Amino acid sequence: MEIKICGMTRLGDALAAAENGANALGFIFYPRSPRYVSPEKARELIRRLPPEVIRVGVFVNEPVERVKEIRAFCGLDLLQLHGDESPDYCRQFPSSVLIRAVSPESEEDLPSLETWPCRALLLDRREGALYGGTGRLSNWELAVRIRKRFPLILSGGLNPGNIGEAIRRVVPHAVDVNSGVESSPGIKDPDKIRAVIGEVLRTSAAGEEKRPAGDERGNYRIFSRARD
Ligand SMILES: O=C(O)c1ccccc1NCC(=O)[C@H](O)[C@H](O)COP(=O)(O)O
Repeated sequence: MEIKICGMTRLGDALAAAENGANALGFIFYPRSPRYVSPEKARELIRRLPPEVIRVGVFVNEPVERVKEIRAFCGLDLLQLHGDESPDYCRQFPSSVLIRAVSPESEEDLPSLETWPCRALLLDRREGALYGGTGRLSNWELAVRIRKRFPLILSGGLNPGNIGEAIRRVVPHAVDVNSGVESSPGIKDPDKIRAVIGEVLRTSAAGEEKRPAGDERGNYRIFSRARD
């Protein structure tokens, strides 16, 4: 089970997440987010990370050229599109580097997920004008349906207290946690980071033991360095 901790703004938080086993860290380049980091700050943080940690840039409705510029400047491995970007917008990037955030509200929204050219879908919960980081649970029943067809990152309101149950019920490929490991928006709590990663490792190890021989689904890696 892979884990991404999102909304990094401080070096100590990023290193605590990396040292405790996070596979990927997210940097939010959406100026209206309380977790916004400037490209200059993100670059500073990123260059001090252990090389094995995957760096994900989170964008909301940013012009394509600006996303490409920030990706190159900061050395981002993957791009998470979290706004109202269309499939045509997405096609201007290699699908191998894209994570598409989606918030389907009902089963009727599921067929439209086929249109996204991306390496994985991230299921999140939108709340009014807030695109992400809401701390609200996503729809786990729809998540079970989605993960049968696509590589799925389960997100939305996960924290040390509920992430074990989320993994057991949804069996996603990866999980993404943000406000559930914070003491205030943008400020992570290293104890909560340790607790959430510990819970993910314990739950997924128990799941592995129960997995039937020949079931290879756990071998797919979302958080790896993609070739463009
Ligand atoms: O976190 C934000 O402030 C944010 C703002 C705008 C777009 C995306 C944002 N976060 C992206 C993430 O990947 C979060 O981890 C995801 O929304 C889950 O957040 P939470 O419910 O707080 O765990």
